[in-house]
Amino acid sequence: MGDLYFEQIRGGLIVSCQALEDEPLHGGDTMAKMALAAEQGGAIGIRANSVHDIAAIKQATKLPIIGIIKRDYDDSEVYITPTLQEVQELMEARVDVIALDATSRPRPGGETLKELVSYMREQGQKVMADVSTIEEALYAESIGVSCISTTLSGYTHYSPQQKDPDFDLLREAVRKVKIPVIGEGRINTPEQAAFCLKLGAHAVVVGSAITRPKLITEKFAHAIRKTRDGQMH
Ligand SMILES: CC(=O)N[C@H](C=O)[C@@H](O)[C@H](O)[C@H](O)COP(=O)(O)O
Repeated sequence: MGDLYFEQIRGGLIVSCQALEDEPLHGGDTMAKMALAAEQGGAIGIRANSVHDIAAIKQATKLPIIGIIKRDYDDSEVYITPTLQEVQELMEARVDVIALDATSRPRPGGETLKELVSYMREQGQKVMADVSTIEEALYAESIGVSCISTTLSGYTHYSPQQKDPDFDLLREAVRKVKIPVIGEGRINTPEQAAFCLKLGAHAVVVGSAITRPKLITEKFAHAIRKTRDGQMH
Protein backbone atom coordinates (compact mmCIF):
# COMPACT_ATOMS: atom_id res chain seq x y z
CA MET A 1 0.00 0.00 0.00
CA GLY A 2 1.35 3.41 -0.96
CA ASP A 3 1.75 6.11 1.62
CA LEU A 4 -1.14 8.58 1.54
CA TYR A 5 1.06 11.68 1.50
CA PHE A 6 3.12 10.44 -1.42
CA GLU A 7 -0.05 9.48 -3.30
CA GLN A 8 -1.38 12.97 -2.68
CA ILE A 9 1.67 14.76 -4.08
CA ARG A 10 2.35 12.40 -7.00
CA GLY A 11 3.03 14.30 -10.20
CA GLY A 12 2.35 17.61 -8.51
CA LEU A 13 3.87 21.01 -7.91
CA ILE A 14 5.09 21.92 -4.43
CA VAL A 15 5.79 25.60 -3.93
CA SER A 16 8.57 26.64 -1.60
CA CYS A 17 7.44 29.77 0.25
CA GLN A 18 10.52 31.15 1.97
CA ALA A 19 11.91 34.58 2.77
CA LEU A 20 14.80 34.94 5.19
CA GLU A 21 15.16 37.84 7.62
CA ASP A 22 17.14 39.92 5.14
CA GLU A 23 14.55 39.49 2.38
CA PRO A 24 11.78 42.06 1.80
CA LEU A 25 8.94 39.52 2.04
CA HIS A 26 10.11 38.06 5.36
CA GLY A 27 7.22 37.34 7.73
CA GLY A 28 4.53 34.77 8.43
CA ASP A 29 1.73 36.91 7.06
CA THR A 30 3.46 37.32 3.71
CA MET A 31 4.38 33.65 3.47
CA ALA A 32 0.79 32.67 4.30
CA LYS A 33 -0.42 34.81 1.40
CA MET A 34 2.21 33.28 -0.88
CA ALA A 35 1.04 29.82 0.13
CA LEU A 36 -2.59 30.73 -0.52
CA ALA A 37 -1.68 32.12 -3.93
CA ALA A 38 0.23 28.91 -4.63
CA GLU A 39 -2.77 26.81 -3.62
CA GLN A 40 -5.12 28.84 -5.80
CA GLY A 41 -2.66 28.46 -8.66
CA GLY A 42 -2.71 24.67 -8.42
CA ALA A 43 0.09 23.71 -6.04
CA ILE A 44 -0.45 20.47 -4.12
CA GLY A 45 2.02 21.16 -1.33
CA ILE A 46 4.15 23.81 0.35
CA ARG A 47 7.75 23.81 1.54
CA ALA A 48 8.33 26.32 4.33
CA ASN A 49 11.05 27.52 6.69
CA SER A 50 10.57 28.20 10.42
CA VAL A 51 7.94 27.33 12.97
CA HIS A 52 6.55 30.85 12.69
CA ASP A 53 5.96 30.68 8.91
CA ILE A 54 4.59 27.14 9.17
CA ALA A 55 2.01 28.18 11.77
CA ALA A 56 0.91 31.12 9.61
CA ILE A 57 0.70 29.00 6.45
CA LYS A 58 -1.43 26.41 8.26
CA GLN A 59 -3.97 29.12 9.03
CA ALA A 60 -4.20 30.07 5.37
CA THR A 61 -4.23 26.71 3.58
CA LYS A 62 -4.86 23.02 4.14
CA LEU A 63 -2.05 21.92 1.83
CA PRO A 64 0.46 19.43 3.25
CA ILE A 65 3.69 21.05 4.42
CA ILE A 66 7.34 20.08 4.09
CA GLY A 67 8.97 21.90 7.00
CA ILE A 68 12.55 23.00 7.43
CA ILE A 69 14.43 25.26 9.82
CA LYS A 70 17.38 27.10 8.36
CA ARG A 71 19.83 27.84 11.15
CA ASP A 72 23.52 28.69 11.07
CA TYR A 73 26.00 27.11 13.47
CA ASP A 74 29.63 28.16 13.80
CA ASP A 75 31.07 24.68 13.50
CA SER A 76 29.34 23.44 10.33
CA GLU A 77 28.25 24.44 6.82
CA VAL A 78 25.00 22.53 7.25
CA TYR A 79 22.06 24.95 7.65
CA ILE A 80 18.88 23.14 6.59
CA THR A 81 17.50 21.45 9.74
CA PRO A 82 21.02 20.80 11.01
CA THR A 83 20.45 19.28 14.48
CA LEU A 84 18.02 17.46 16.76
CA GLN A 85 16.96 20.84 18.15
CA GLU A 86 15.43 21.90 14.80
CA VAL A 87 13.98 18.43 14.23
CA GLN A 88 12.16 18.61 17.57
CA GLU A 89 10.89 22.13 16.89
CA LEU A 90 9.47 20.94 13.56
CA MET A 91 7.88 17.87 15.13
CA GLU A 92 6.11 20.12 17.61
CA ALA A 93 4.93 22.31 14.75
CA ARG A 94 3.47 19.16 13.13
CA VAL A 95 4.48 19.06 9.51
CA ASP A 96 3.77 16.27 7.06
CA VAL A 97 7.44 15.91 6.15
CA ILE A 98 10.62 17.22 7.72
CA ALA A 99 13.34 18.01 5.20
CA LEU A 100 16.95 18.11 6.28
CA ASP A 101 20.42 18.45 4.81
CA ALA A 102 21.52 14.94 3.93
CA THR A 103 24.90 15.83 2.49
CA SER A 104 28.04 14.15 3.73
CA ARG A 105 29.26 17.37 5.37
CA PRO A 106 29.81 17.24 9.14
CA ARG A 107 26.87 18.49 11.22
CA PRO A 108 27.06 20.86 14.18
CA GLY A 109 28.13 19.32 17.46
CA GLY A 110 29.17 16.07 15.79
CA GLU A 111 25.54 14.93 15.34
CA THR A 112 24.95 12.44 12.54
CA LEU A 113 22.35 12.15 9.82
CA LYS A 114 21.79 8.54 10.80
CA GLU A 115 20.89 9.42 14.40
CA LEU A 116 18.49 12.14 13.29
CA VAL A 117 16.76 9.92 10.75
CA SER A 118 16.44 7.06 13.27
CA TYR A 119 14.90 9.45 15.77
CA MET A 120 12.33 10.69 13.27
CA ARG A 121 11.49 7.19 12.09
CA GLU A 122 10.88 6.05 15.66
CA GLN A 123 8.40 8.90 16.01
CA GLY A 124 6.67 8.00 12.74
CA GLN A 125 7.84 11.23 11.11
CA LYS A 126 8.32 11.30 7.33
CA VAL A 127 11.73 12.58 6.22
CA MET A 128 12.93 14.25 3.03
CA ALA A 129 16.68 14.01 2.39
CA ASP A 130 18.09 17.10 0.67
CA VAL A 131 21.09 15.77 -1.23
CA SER A 132 23.74 17.06 -3.62
CA THR A 133 25.07 13.81 -5.14
CA ILE A 134 23.95 10.31 -6.01
CA GLU A 135 26.15 8.84 -3.25
CA GLU A 136 24.31 10.96 -0.69
CA ALA A 137 20.96 9.84 -2.14
CA LEU A 138 21.92 6.17 -1.85
CA TYR A 139 23.20 6.60 1.69
CA ALA A 140 20.04 8.46 2.76
CA GLU A 141 17.88 5.70 1.34
CA SER A 142 19.94 3.07 3.16
CA ILE A 143 19.32 4.72 6.53
CA GLY A 144 15.58 4.89 5.98
CA VAL A 145 14.53 8.34 4.76
CA SER A 146 11.11 8.54 3.09
CA CYS A 147 12.15 10.44 -0.03
CA ILE A 148 15.06 12.17 -1.74
CA SER A 149 15.19 15.72 -3.07
CA THR A 150 17.88 17.16 -5.36
CA THR A 151 17.79 20.43 -3.36
CA LEU A 152 21.47 20.79 -2.57
CA SER A 153 23.15 20.04 -5.89
CA GLY A 154 25.22 23.13 -6.65
CA TYR A 155 25.39 24.12 -2.99
CA THR A 156 28.18 21.79 -1.87
CA HIS A 157 31.67 22.37 -3.25
CA TYR A 158 31.83 18.82 -4.65
CA SER A 159 28.56 18.91 -6.66
CA PRO A 160 28.22 20.41 -10.16
CA GLN A 161 27.99 24.20 -10.08
CA GLN A 162 25.46 25.15 -12.74
CA LYS A 163 22.68 27.60 -13.34
CA ASP A 164 20.19 24.97 -14.48
CA PRO A 165 18.58 22.22 -12.39
CA ASP A 166 20.71 19.09 -11.93
CA PHE A 167 18.74 16.86 -14.30
CA ASP A 168 21.57 14.30 -14.35
CA LEU A 169 21.32 13.77 -10.60
CA LEU A 170 17.55 13.50 -10.83
CA ARG A 171 17.75 10.97 -13.66
CA GLU A 172 20.32 8.83 -11.86
CA ALA A 173 18.52 8.97 -8.53
CA VAL A 174 15.25 7.89 -10.14
CA ARG A 175 17.09 4.94 -11.67
CA LYS A 176 18.97 3.89 -8.54
CA VAL A 177 16.73 4.50 -5.53
CA LYS A 178 13.37 2.91 -4.82
CA ILE A 179 11.85 5.67 -2.72
CA PRO A 180 10.26 8.78 -4.33
CA VAL A 181 12.68 11.33 -5.79
CA ILE A 182 11.68 14.99 -5.87
CA GLY A 183 13.14 17.46 -8.37
CA GLU A 184 14.21 20.67 -6.60
CA GLY A 185 16.71 23.47 -7.07
CA ARG A 186 16.88 26.19 -9.74
CA ILE A 187 13.78 24.97 -11.56
CA ASN A 188 13.08 28.26 -13.25
CA THR A 189 10.50 27.54 -15.95
CA PRO A 190 7.31 25.49 -16.33
CA GLU A 191 9.10 23.49 -19.04
CA GLN A 192 11.91 22.53 -16.66
CA ALA A 193 9.35 21.49 -14.04
CA ALA A 194 7.52 19.33 -16.58
CA PHE A 195 10.82 17.83 -17.74
CA CYS A 196 11.53 16.69 -14.16
CA LEU A 197 8.36 14.59 -14.29
CA LYS A 198 9.41 13.14 -17.64
CA LEU A 199 12.66 12.06 -15.97
CA GLY A 200 10.63 10.23 -13.35
CA ALA A 201 10.46 12.75 -10.52
CA HIS A 202 7.66 11.95 -8.10
CA ALA A 203 6.92 15.67 -7.66
CA VAL A 204 8.63 18.99 -8.22
CA VAL A 205 9.51 21.78 -5.76
CA VAL A 206 9.78 25.31 -7.15
CA GLY A 207 10.78 28.23 -4.95
CA SER A 208 12.56 31.33 -6.20
CA ALA A 209 10.92 31.41 -9.65
CA ILE A 210 7.50 31.75 -7.99
CA THR A 211 7.99 33.29 -4.56
CA ARG A 212 11.09 35.51 -4.68
CA PRO A 213 10.03 38.64 -6.61
CA LYS A 214 13.30 40.41 -5.85
CA LEU A 215 15.26 37.69 -7.69
CA ILE A 216 12.73 37.56 -10.51
CA THR A 217 12.96 41.35 -10.90
CA GLU A 218 16.74 41.16 -10.98
CA LYS A 219 16.61 38.76 -13.92
CA PHE A 220 14.34 41.06 -15.91
CA ALA A 221 16.35 44.15 -14.94
CA HIS A 222 19.62 42.44 -15.88
CA ALA A 223 18.33 41.35 -19.28
CA ILE A 224 16.96 44.79 -20.05
CA ARG A 225 20.13 46.52 -18.88
CA LYS A 226 22.28 44.29 -21.08
CA THR A 227 20.18 45.11 -24.14
CA ARG A 228 20.04 48.81 -23.34
CA ASP A 229 23.82 48.97 -22.84
CA GLY A 230 24.30 47.10 -26.12
CA GLN A 231 22.09 49.59 -27.97
CA MET A 232 24.04 52.53 -26.60
CA HIS A 233 27.29 51.34 -28.15
C1 LIG B 1 19.99 25.62 -1.36
C2 LIG B 1 18.88 26.04 -0.43
O1 LIG B 1 19.14 26.64 0.60
N1 LIG B 1 17.62 25.72 -0.80
C3 LIG B 1 16.51 26.11 0.01
C4 LIG B 1 15.83 24.95 0.55
O2 LIG B 1 14.84 24.95 1.17
C5 LIG B 1 15.60 27.13 -0.60
O3 LIG B 1 16.22 28.37 -0.41
C6 LIG B 1 15.21 26.99 -2.10
O4 LIG B 1 14.43 28.10 -2.43
C7 LIG B 1 14.42 25.73 -2.43
O5 LIG B 1 15.26 24.61 -2.35
C8 LIG B 1 13.81 25.74 -3.83
O6 LIG B 1 14.80 25.95 -4.79
P1 LIG B 1 14.71 27.16 -5.84
O7 LIG B 1 14.47 28.42 -5.06
O8 LIG B 1 15.99 27.15 -6.57
O9 LIG B 1 13.52 26.84 -6.75
